[in-house]
Amino acid sequence: MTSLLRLLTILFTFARYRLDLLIAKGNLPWWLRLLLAPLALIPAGKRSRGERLRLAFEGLGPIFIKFGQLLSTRPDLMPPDIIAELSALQDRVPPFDKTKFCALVEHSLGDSVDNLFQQFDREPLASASVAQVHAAVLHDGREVVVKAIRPGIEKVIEQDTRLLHVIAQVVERYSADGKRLRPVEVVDDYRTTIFDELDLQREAANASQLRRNFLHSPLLYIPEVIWDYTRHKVLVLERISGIPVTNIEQLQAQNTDMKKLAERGVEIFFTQVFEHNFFHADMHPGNIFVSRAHPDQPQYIAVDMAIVGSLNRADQYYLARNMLAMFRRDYRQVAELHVQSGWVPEHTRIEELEAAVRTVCEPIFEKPLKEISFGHVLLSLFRTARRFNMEVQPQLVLLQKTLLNIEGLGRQLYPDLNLWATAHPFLERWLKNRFHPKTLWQDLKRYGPEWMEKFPEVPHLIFNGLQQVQHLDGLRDELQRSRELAQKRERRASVRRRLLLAATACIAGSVLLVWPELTHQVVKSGQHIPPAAWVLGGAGLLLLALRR
Ligand SMILES: Nc1ncnc2c1ncn2[C@@H]1O[C@H](COP(=O)(O)OP(=O)(O)OP(=O)(O)O)[C@@H](O)[C@H]1O
Repeated sequence: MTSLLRLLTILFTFARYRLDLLIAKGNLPWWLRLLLAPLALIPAGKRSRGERLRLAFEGLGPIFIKFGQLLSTRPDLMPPDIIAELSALQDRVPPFDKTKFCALVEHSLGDSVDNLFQQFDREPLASASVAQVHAAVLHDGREVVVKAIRPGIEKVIEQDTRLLHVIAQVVERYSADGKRLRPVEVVDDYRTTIFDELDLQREAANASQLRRNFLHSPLLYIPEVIWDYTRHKVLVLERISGIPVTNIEQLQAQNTDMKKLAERGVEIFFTQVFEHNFFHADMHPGNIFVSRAHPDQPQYIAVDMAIVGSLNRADQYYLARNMLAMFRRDYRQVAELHVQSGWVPEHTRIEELEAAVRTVCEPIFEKPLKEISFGHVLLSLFRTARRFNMEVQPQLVLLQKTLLNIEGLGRQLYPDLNLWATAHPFLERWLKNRFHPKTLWQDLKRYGPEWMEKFPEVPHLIFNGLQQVQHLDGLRDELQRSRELAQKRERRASVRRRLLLAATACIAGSVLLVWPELTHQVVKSGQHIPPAAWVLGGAGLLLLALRR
């Protein structure tokens, strides 16, 4: 019943904001066109399509708002006017009842909030789509925030994402852009992400790892997790007090070095991706603050570590080399790297991929470096490679989206940001260090025990390997024999075809020579048959006999 009501609400919102105008009606079946026809009576007004979509998402509540936010980070799928509108979506969600919040915390932690904390603020500090945050003070005097998942949110997410899935299926089937936009994939991706966000213990573990990676770093600060107070639905974190990164006025008022701030964002990103291999993948401005200390050496503070990403070693390596090759405009190498890394199938024609990459990249690299969007370069590359059957892995898409966020943020802080100037030396250094004896020694130390563990198996593996090789040799011989046999058969069949052709020609010739005699009825005695006809006929019969 609630699902039906929800569906009706969605349909009503769809009609109210004339979202039907976003779909090309030519592709719709007649019955759907008939159903949508009465909507023409509702005036669309002067609002743009992006604004109407944004208002619809806002009207449908937090899950749709978050979905809209996700779409706003997919310039590979959405047109720029819609992206601009959806980027303005803010999850200004009314807080949930404070007694419910306390009950949830008490149920999870097994004691009353008054016993658990020296001080507990019953008014929420922030209220977002999935969780709510309250301030508190621990008994040892440390200031903390208590984050708890909205009660009953799983059911709402389940219901809304199921309906979103159905809508996505309709769009995929009937919209002209349906195949390109891959809405079902986007919705399923979103569903996984949002369910991951519901596990605060997972977020706490990510926060702990990131904090360890940046401990004592002047670039980024991650608040400490208070593990004794953390469960699946409740997370207690050290309270931070920075300036929201979106508050440019306040940052400027304290004379923050904006250029350095923007560059440090890029440095953090590359350090996370290449050195730590663990990156915060939800770097939207609402989750980023700037420390009030040392505005000349500004330090970021990040919260909300629910979504993180990491690449495998091979992808890290090929990504770094691809970026360097692209910026050198060495498209041949870009194409070769795509094949070597296995991102595109082995049989891909290098020249064709090279030409396709050149076609999309040349216009981008004609611009001055500070105007080039790194995220868009990667996006164009993945889009091109997709035409060559590249299966873009989710981790690479996550990385590209994070890069777009970092870039957008950086350019907001410092419009002249030249991302390549920070990224280039970083990548060169990283690649050089990768084969440095020190790194190899570290690898040896790290993987050495595993290799030693596997060492006793080596003779066995070699023996098995040799057996496989022998087996393969046998297979190869067999394959060769059957190939030769097939060739022999083909040759024989070809000879037989030719013999048949020649026999037919001989017999036909013989019949032609005999034909006038036949018409004069003198053949019976056989006296007037020309000798050539005998020869040809005989030869034809001989050839037919040889064919057998
Ligand atoms: N450690 C902290 N100290 C101070 N404020 C915090 C802290 N953690 C979170 N907040 C505040 O609470 C807000 C919401 O927190 P958070 O982003 O973790 O929640 P969320 O539900 O995952 O939100 P969303 O997913 O919509 O970004 C933050 O934007 C910030 O203002």
